[in-house]
Amino acid sequence: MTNNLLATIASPADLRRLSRADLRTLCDELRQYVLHSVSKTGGHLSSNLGTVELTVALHYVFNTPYDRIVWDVGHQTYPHKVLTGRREQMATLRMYGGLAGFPKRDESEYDAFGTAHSSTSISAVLGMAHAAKLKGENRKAVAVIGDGAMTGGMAFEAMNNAGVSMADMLVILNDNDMSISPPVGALNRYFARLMSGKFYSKAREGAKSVLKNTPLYEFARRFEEHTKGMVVPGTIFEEFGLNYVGPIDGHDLDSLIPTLENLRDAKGPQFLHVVTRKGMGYKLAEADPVNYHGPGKFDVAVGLQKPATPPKQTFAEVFGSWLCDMAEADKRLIGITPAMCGGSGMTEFEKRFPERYHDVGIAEQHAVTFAAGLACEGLKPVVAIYSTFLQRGYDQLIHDVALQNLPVVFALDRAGIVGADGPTHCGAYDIAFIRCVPNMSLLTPADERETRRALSSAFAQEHPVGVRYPRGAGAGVKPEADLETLEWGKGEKRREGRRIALLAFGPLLYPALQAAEKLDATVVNMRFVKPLDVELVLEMARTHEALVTLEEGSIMGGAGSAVLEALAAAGVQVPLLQLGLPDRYIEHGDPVRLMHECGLDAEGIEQSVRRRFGPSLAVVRSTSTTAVNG
Ligand SMILES: Cc1ncc(C[n+]2csc(CCOP(=O)(O)OP(=O)(O)O)c2C)c(N)n1
Ligand SMILES: CC(=O)[C@@H](O)[C@H](O)COP(=O)(O)O
Ligand SMILES: [Mg+2]
Repeated sequence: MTNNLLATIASPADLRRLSRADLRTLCDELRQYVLHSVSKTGGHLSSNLGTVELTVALHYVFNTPYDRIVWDVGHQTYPHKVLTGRREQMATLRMYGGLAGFPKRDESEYDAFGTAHSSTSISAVLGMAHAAKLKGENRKAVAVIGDGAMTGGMAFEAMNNAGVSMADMLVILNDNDMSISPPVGALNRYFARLMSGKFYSKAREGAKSVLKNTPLYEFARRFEEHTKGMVVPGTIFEEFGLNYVGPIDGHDLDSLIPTLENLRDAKGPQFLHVVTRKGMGYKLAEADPVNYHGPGKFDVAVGLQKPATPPKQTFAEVFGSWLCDMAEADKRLIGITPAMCGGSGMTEFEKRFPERYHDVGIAEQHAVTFAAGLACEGLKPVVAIYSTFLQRGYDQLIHDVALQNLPVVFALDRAGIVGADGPTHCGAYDIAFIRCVPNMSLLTPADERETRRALSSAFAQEHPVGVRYPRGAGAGVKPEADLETLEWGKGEKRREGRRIALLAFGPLLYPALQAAEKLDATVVNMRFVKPLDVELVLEMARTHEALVTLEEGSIMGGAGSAVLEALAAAGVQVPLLQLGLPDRYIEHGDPVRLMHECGLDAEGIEQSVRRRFGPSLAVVRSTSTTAVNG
């Protein structure tokens, strides 16, 4: 398809000049552009194909960027980026120095609010609407939130506030009947009921509705048959005080544009329910929105293919296989995911242990406290959660789990640099925020085999334990099929050297071993951040001229700080270099490059050590303990 029309759109002002017929053509070109562009870069595909018409309609009706659009999660903003002057840059999407995969205020004035962690949009828009009122500005504020993101508690906290605020704002629920995985929970059923009561009856009459023959439509039809004669109550959103409109077909510009025009001029908080199809317009993605949620590069003509050689086993897969084996061995195990089944490696567990599998929706806070409740009753919950998303459940971790010393295992995936998703998803802080919590332990296994053992060790404890491991694959050390544990609280010496000891927490052990060859250094696999192997740390301090700590986490408050505290407590003075993530956000890009930039590959480790201790490593024992950030 040619991009004749799309190429003329430098900004939304250009599309506002188009006729309705041209807008339709623009949508077709835009959809193809996004599809082909993502096929070359990888990225969040299906959600973007589903929001093409909504994006065009919003920029057509609203006076952006003066009017604010806040995209919840923000993974569906590629059409928005293309229409707001970033078309050419789509070739750099999620690459180092290129376009971000999410909205970013410093990337474009059209990105009104930075998002990526879900369910924040309504709060942000309410704030913007209030600000506009106070400042006497007539700007509009719109939140676009998916049915998955709507399951997050923050969305309801915001509506609870918005409903009594009289703020002029619009919430658009983009209901595609999908989260990353199929949607879960009572709210999802409720949306289907709304479909059944209103939209379905309209779609049934309108023969050309694109939603006919969709699974949602079919569900609504069956639901309607089931509930014939029942009274459809006022919507929950009306009860919250928002004026509910919909559901309408989110691919039909003739429905979208007049409805948005009406709502734009309405007073008070408005709510529009829009129904779309995830993957719309690309048959393979429509049929398999889960695998096309965030694919890598692919050929549009053939779609996603199995790689010719099987890829290395990921840490998430190691976790998934351990979970099944441990569940087999211990009937008390319960697996919990806040809406990240596939990413967390739980697909097989869901199939084999459906009664012990819980996808609780995008509800990290609830996931943690739910686990606490289970643990109170003698069960053994394992919360599989990305490091970055546990930030949402931090109070629950302290107040509900750790304070009551409940045996919950936190399988912390995506700990450290994540690559293409960038700073919003970087697992930089878990070491710092977990190690200060009493009763908690935290393990940092170095490779696949040790991850499995660390999980078994965590599961064997009677107190809360986190096990952190990164995105993707590691050194490739094949795990044994057993459920052996590690010696609790003990690190291991992996290489003997002379003047300097490298204390590695996690997979940085491997680049540390490489660097040590050039530095003639001792290398220790610390394994535990908490309890820290203080005895081993003190031995290293006694027998070496200097120590270096390594962690894929924030230096501030991290594992190196734990070592420093242990040395100080013992009154031991030794020069200490802390290597880890610096006090800045790590941007998106190739993880290998990012690790290099942070000085966390073998070369960087060697250079930092030489820089700190001199080219000849002639360490002079200082009179005080000093910490030096890498
Ligand atoms: C707090 C938080 N938890 C989990 C995620 C991971 N996540 C990203 S998109 C998504 C599903 C969102 O579903 P929905 O809002 O319906 O959007 P759709 O993908 O269907 O367009 C999830 C779980 C996240 N971004 N933020
Ligand atoms: C938008 C979002 O939060 C998820 O889709 C995330 O990008 C998934 O990350 P992984 O690819 O690491 O599972
Ligand atoms: Mg959805």
